Amino acid sequence: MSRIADIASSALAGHDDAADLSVEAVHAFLSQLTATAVVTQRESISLFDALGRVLAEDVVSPVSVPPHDNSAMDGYAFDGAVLPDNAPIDASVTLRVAGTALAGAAWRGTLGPGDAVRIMTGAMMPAGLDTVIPQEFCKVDGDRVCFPARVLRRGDNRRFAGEDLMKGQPALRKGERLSPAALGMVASLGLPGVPVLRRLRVACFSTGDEILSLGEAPREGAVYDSNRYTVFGLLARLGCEVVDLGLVRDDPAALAATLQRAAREADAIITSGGVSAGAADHTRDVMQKLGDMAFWRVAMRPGRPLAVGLIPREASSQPAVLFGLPGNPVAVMVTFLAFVRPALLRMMGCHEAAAAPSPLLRARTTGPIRKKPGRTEYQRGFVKTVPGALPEICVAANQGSGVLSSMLEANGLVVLRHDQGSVGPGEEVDVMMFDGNI
Ligand SMILES: Nc1nc2c(c(=O)[nH]1)N[C@H]1C(S)=C(S)[C@@H](COP(=O)(O)OP(=O)(O)OC[C@H]3O[C@@H](n4cnc5c(N)ncnc54)[C@H](O)[C@@H]3O)O[C@H]1N2
Ligand code: MOO
Repeated sequence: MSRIADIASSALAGHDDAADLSVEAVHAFLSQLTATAVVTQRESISLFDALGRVLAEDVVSPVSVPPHDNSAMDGYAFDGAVLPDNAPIDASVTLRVAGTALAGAAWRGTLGPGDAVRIMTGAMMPAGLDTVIPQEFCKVDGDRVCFPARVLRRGDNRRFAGEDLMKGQPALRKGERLSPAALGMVASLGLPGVPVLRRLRVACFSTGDEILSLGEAPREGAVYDSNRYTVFGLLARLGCEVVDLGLVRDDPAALAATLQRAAREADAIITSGGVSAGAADHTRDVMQKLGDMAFWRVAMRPGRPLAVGLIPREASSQPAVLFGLPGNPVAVMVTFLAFVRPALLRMMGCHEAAAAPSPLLRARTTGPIRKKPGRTEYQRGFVKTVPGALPEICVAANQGSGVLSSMLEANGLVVLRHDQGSVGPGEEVDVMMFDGNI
């Protein structure tokens, strides 16, 4: 049995061949398909180059962060035992100031009983002192500091050694996609670089005789190739290395040569157009001839036709994963977000949580939304914050799958579930926010 047929028999078990595949079934299929297609080669890189890269191994902390107990405030450190229990509202505490502790070095003065030390934020807590009164509460008179007894409790404003991270603890997990916070965390451990998996290489090309390359003169019946640029942007946002193979005519030899080159040079291939059963399309035939393919109709809108498969590559037991996206420009973006993005994140080596889509936002519709039960719909809309209430979403009037301008005006997609029907004004819906993914 072919690998695709094998995965289909388990992931799509019980699916009626005559019906469109559900979005959930496609997800189940793709998670099995990509589980064995994860990049393994690694490299060590500087933190400055590591944003968005995927960690190849756990980062275990060689130090505690912070390395010592320290003050969270500019103020006066003292032993909290001097704070009276059940002090009257106007009670105050007066202490002698024995010296000043600056950040960056331990204070080595001598403390008498009940003495305080002037201390700066981040400075090591002097031994025996466990509480800091911020300076704005204090009156200072010579070497005495006086403050109200009831404004703090013992232990306040002291940060513990290892409070952020203990020495020997894993700071970051293998498969983490490095965010700005993760870069800061690695830096706080004193590590100048990290081991990461190599970038995923993704080849893309557009197909179709009616598609014009940029720079070509306009021609009757033809449109400019926008999909390659959209896909390039989506892949660049993911941190993939993009292998651009241009625009390919609807010619079997040219399509075959480009597909084989793509498989040689990349881990994954993204094409757009030619995957529905259109009469003049050779794309499907060539994909089928060269690879182990599935051609589906997915119960979703936009993005009904979808091809997925494996294209063998010389000198490698790991074939390239092919995503044949529908030609309509919005269908390309929606199928990329719904299926390709999570699949590529897994191939990049992300752990489950890092590959999972962001949680959906709940928003209230500003008007009615028409929807047919029996397919998942992704409708473009603009989400607006409403003070003291759920955010509002207004969906674009033209949801045509070729209407890229409404994608530009939107900041998210209303996700209308398979079984649900139309939605009334003021009802709650789920929204997939673009959040910088688009
Ligand atoms: N009888 C049926 N017809 C169609 C079905 C169906 O299920 N049954 N599905 C429709 C849907 S949904 C879509 S989407 C399209 C997808 O067809 P293809 O993937 O074969 O795409 P094409 O026919 O090649 O192109 C569709 C559309 O997109 C434009 N396009 C294509 N490539 C680009 C590009 N690189 N840049 C900009 N625009 C592009 C192309 O001009 C067409 O307008 O099939 C429906 N038909
Ligand atoms: O994929 Mo098509 O774009 O649903 O129209």
